[in-house]
Amino acid sequence: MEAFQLLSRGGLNFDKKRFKNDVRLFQGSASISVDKDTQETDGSELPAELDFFKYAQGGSTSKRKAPSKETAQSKKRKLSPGPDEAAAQSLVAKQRVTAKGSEVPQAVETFEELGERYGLSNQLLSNLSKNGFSTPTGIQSHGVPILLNSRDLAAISPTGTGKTIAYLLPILGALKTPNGKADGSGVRAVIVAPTRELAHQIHNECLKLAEGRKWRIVLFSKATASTLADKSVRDKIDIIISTPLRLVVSLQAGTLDLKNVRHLVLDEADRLLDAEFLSQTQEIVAACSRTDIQKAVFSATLPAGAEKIAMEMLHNPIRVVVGLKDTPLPLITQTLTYVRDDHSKLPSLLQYLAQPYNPPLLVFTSTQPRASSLAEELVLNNIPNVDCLHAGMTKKEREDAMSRMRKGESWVMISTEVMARGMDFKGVREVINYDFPTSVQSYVHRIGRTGRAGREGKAVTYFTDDDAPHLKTIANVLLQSGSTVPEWMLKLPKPSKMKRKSMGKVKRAEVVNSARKIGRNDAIKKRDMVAGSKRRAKKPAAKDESKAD
Ligand SMILES: Nc1ncnc2c1ncn2[C@@H]1O[C@H](COP(=O)(O)OP(=O)(O)OP(=O)(O)O)[C@@H](O)[C@H]1O
Repeated sequence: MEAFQLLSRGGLNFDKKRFKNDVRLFQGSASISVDKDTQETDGSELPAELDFFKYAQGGSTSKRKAPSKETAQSKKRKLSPGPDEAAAQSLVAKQRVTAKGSEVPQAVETFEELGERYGLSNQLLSNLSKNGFSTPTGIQSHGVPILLNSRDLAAISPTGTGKTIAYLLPILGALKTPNGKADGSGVRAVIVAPTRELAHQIHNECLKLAEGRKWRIVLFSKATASTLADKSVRDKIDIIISTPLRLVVSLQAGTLDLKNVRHLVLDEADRLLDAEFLSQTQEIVAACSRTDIQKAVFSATLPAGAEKIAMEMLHNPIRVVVGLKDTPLPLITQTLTYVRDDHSKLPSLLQYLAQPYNPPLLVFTSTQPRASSLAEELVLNNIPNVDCLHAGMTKKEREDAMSRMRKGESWVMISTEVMARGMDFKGVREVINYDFPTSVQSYVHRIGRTGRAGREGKAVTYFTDDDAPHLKTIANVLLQSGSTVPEWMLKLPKPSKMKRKSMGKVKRAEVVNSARKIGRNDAIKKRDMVAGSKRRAKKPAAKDESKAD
């Protein structure tokens, strides 16, 4: 990690001349899969599908030059849909939706219908259109009316299909006026997400949707938690967005109460209801003690066990499933690539990165040390703009890495499960599972970082001999979502229930290049010897000092 930090601090500097082909690639002009007619840029602009700058807090697209004249190309663009329009069409295209429950409210076709039927304010509707949301996606069409009818909801919709707006919109619609003017006092809505990064992203989305109204929307952190310890401040808060632990710490310290909460959303619900988070989630649910509280759970995946817990938590819920449960969108082209063993993965990845690829690229490893080690190896192999993000890094390091990713400064982001869920970087076109995922759910969420908002994506998963027993499970996911799978993979035996639990959990070295370990061990030995002899040399001097005292 040290070498990596040293080389990449503040984003890696690289020689733009030397990597001019890569620069062109990043700017869209050398991309092999993009229609040239729709990709013309003036060099200062990023192509629309890479334009995730606007999602950075405080970021804005307005500073970038607007094309002054209507060119032949831009005229042509109006005739045939460009990549963004095509993506939007594909995002809102009719998907199979099943809604089960009693008295299911009718879905809406347009956002305007929400205004007519539920009195959703013009301000909210105009904020939707300002953010480019002109037509509701499947989960928005069905989920928003359900929530606006004060019903509990279990929503399962594929990655990148707009679940965030599906719960934020009805919450803001139902809250109507900012706290203080409304009845009662205290926090009125809580949104829980499993990672800090995701909570931050939801907060940003919420601020954009709430623009123009003085709702108090708080991203719960150590600092905001201490401000909110003051009840008079807390009483004015409308919405809190938080990770579970942060809420639990404040609840246990008695510096937060959730007795006035009317809307509770669990985003990435199956993660929040798994063994690691369950007790914290239950504590939060129990603290939201209003009898008329509305609860909703959202995820792209909801395995049977988690669904059972969720359904027991909800009151007379409606269950909405968009597409096929636990299945990625067909927009993502998926492949399974054989690499003989763990040591063969690095050369395979380096070879992959030597070909033209679509940055930014997300690479998933199984552990924090492996993520750091892989990032370090790529930097040492002169791969430009490598970044790393995992939960073992400090808050500042994580924030910096996120910011570089959002600004488009990271071309290759190495990460762990921490980035697998919910993170929305529209520009991510390729995902590589360097280490095999630990479950179907992990696979679906990881590859779901691409193919978002109706765009196309590509996912490559490396498998070794050790992963072979689990290959059929993932091959079935590929098949179900329309990717091609070699015949022999489908003929593999089905793993037993016991075996399935061990998916992706093979023992792997902490460093991805064990040759490096040899040199590193020698260096550590040498460093310890030098430190030891320095200590010994210092000892008599220290004694002398104490005598002088
Ligand atoms: N109605 C809409 N029209 C166009 N774009 C939309 C619409 N709703 C949401 N989006 C965009 O789609 C992208 C994905 O949305 P979001 O992050 O909410 O997906 P998600 O379903 O929560 O995915 P995940 O399961 O990975 O968390 C975002 O960039 C969002 O701005």
